[in-house]
Amino acid sequence: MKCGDIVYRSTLDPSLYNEAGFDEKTVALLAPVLAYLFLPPGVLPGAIDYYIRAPLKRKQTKAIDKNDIVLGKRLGTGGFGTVFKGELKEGSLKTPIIIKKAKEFGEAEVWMNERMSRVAGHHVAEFVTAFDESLNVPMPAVAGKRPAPAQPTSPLDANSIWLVWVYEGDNTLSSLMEKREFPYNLEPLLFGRELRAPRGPVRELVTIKEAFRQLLAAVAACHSVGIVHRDIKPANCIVSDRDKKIKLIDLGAAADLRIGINYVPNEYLLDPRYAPPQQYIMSTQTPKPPPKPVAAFLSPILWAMEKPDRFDMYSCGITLLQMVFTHLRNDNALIAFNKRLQELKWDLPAWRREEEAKLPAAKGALAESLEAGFEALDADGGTGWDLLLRLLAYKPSDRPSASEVLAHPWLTSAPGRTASLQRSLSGSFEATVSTAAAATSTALTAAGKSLGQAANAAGLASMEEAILKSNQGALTEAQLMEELGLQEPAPVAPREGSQTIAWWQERQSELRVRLVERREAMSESTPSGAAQSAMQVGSALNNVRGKGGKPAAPAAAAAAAAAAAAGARADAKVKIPNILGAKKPASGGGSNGKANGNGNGKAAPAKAANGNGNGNGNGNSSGNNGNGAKQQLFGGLLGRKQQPAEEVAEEPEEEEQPEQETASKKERAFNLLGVFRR
Ligand SMILES: Nc1ncnc2c1ncn2[C@@H]1O[C@H](COP(=O)(O)OP(=O)(O)OP(=O)(O)O)[C@@H](O)[C@H]1O
Repeated sequence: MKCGDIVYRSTLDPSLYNEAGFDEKTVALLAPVLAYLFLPPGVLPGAIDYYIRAPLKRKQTKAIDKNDIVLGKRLGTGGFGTVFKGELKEGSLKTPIIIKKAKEFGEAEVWMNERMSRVAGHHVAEFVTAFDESLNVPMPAVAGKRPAPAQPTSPLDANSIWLVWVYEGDNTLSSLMEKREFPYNLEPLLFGRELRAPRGPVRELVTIKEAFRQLLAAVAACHSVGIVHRDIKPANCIVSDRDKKIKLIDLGAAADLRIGINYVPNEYLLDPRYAPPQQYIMSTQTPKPPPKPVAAFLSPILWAMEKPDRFDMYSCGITLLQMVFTHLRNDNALIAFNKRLQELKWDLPAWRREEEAKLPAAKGALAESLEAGFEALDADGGTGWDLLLRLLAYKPSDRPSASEVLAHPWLTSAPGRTASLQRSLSGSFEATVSTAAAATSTALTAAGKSLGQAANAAGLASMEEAILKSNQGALTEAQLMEELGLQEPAPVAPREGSQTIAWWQERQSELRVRLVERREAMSESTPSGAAQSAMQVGSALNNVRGKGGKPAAPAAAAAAAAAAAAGARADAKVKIPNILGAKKPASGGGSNGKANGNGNGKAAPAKAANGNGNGNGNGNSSGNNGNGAKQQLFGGLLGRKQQPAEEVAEEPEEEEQPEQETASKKERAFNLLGVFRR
């Protein structure tokens, strides 16, 4: 087009050459489509996150395995794994971390953490990475020292996944609520210092509201990307020392409803103390998720109709109740409250009437807790009570969403306008003991009362603290079930094993390649270490081949060889979590195809590079055939440096080719999103 053309065209009516932008009809057509794509849980943002942000972020993730970690104190053993404190070693730098060796739900928890780590605002504990227990690429030798031996794998942990987070601090909302100074003990953690105001209900409300607001902000962040946490409770709210805010932890039970990860319609995973009456996040009639792209496209409809996020809102309501009523911080009292509420058909005003009727006769700590709690909720024009009523509504659709709660007057108003609030919300911690006792068994009542009296008389505060400790936070799942009259664990519907596995295997293959590269780089940067590492090659070859290996000269191959040996020692078995139905991925091919792609892409070009890719993928994930997998793994990893690998790498490659082809075709046919297979 020449200059004259432009002058000429610019004199025309825009409608004649259609350069006036979109016409009205197009806008009218496109606007609703666009709006739909942005409706919660966000189809379009989800696609951008999945296809662009996730791969970019994964590339930035540290490639580590257990050789980079020093395990420390065990913090606890939950139903799904064991949690440790520890350190991440990076040269001389040591970062405090938390490690969970997850036996169940590990993959799902990784998925949820990775997704949430891409949401702005740091609303969950900072996730570092995750890897299979079997991933074991030893560190190269350090100058003057012998090479570090590969970490042994305990048979008990053989199938676990290590999840690693940055250590956020010692306190959870639950551990703070157990203390008599609550909510004052939250002040330095949230505000960086103690508040300069006289102690009393107004000051306490400031902190309680702020804590609740932060919890709601975190819940809103999960919901904004289609994740329902399903285990919101004070014990899963870590108070971050680093960021001075409340963050969520323990996403193992969360469901990603954008595409249906970790969601089975008639399955419930819940802590009955905090779960809503329906127990499920959506109607059990909801069909199983369709193929992923369809599920993703339909997710706004499902979200709007079923309101799955309201499951978490009920749990937030119970958490608020515990923050306000001292006596309900006790497990037994909370269970008694839940039972009574059930008997009252979740009529919270009826519960209040009952409790208020008891007040004239009630004494001591229980009375204090009830009076202070109701007063706090009635302050600010009764907005607190209104909010609690809404959160604990029986029907999910009657509960507000997290963002609606954030805009609720109780959270937006200045706290404690009612000056008549005189009593302290924290009250006396005796309430916990005596009320819990009254609420449960006679024996416990007697014990609680006598202990309470003894404490009153003798001022044995430390003794009460001990009782409190034994009563709180220590309730095991078994006790809980006994309390609730359940004989067996809540039924968990079998899942389709391949759902998360393909994604996990692909992730593992990629991680293994990057880890070997990192170890190589480390050994190259320490020349004497490289020499010593090279010594490992012979034994690594022996381990893998079961015969005398060639001496391996290239130092950089040492780490890879060690990795091969380690990988082979792990028998290259596929990890199939029980919770996912222990169903092997059909032919193991889905992941093979993917692993090849990754491996090839990352490895050195040339023949041996194929071996590399295959080796990684199969060795790590197929588990079809122990020996074959070992050979591929060996061939694959060593193939990176070509010399020792070629003869070994090529054989299995030819054998596996047709299966891999079929598998990757299958993968493509089954999985339009490219990762998940149903
Ligand atoms: N990032 C973190 N920083 C500091 N402490 C943490 C972190 N993550 C977890 N913890 C601590 O570890 C404990 C257990 O974590 P988590 O709840 O995730 O494990 P779990 O196996 O699901 O335990 P449970 O079954 O008791 O819920 C938490 O209560 C908390 O004290």
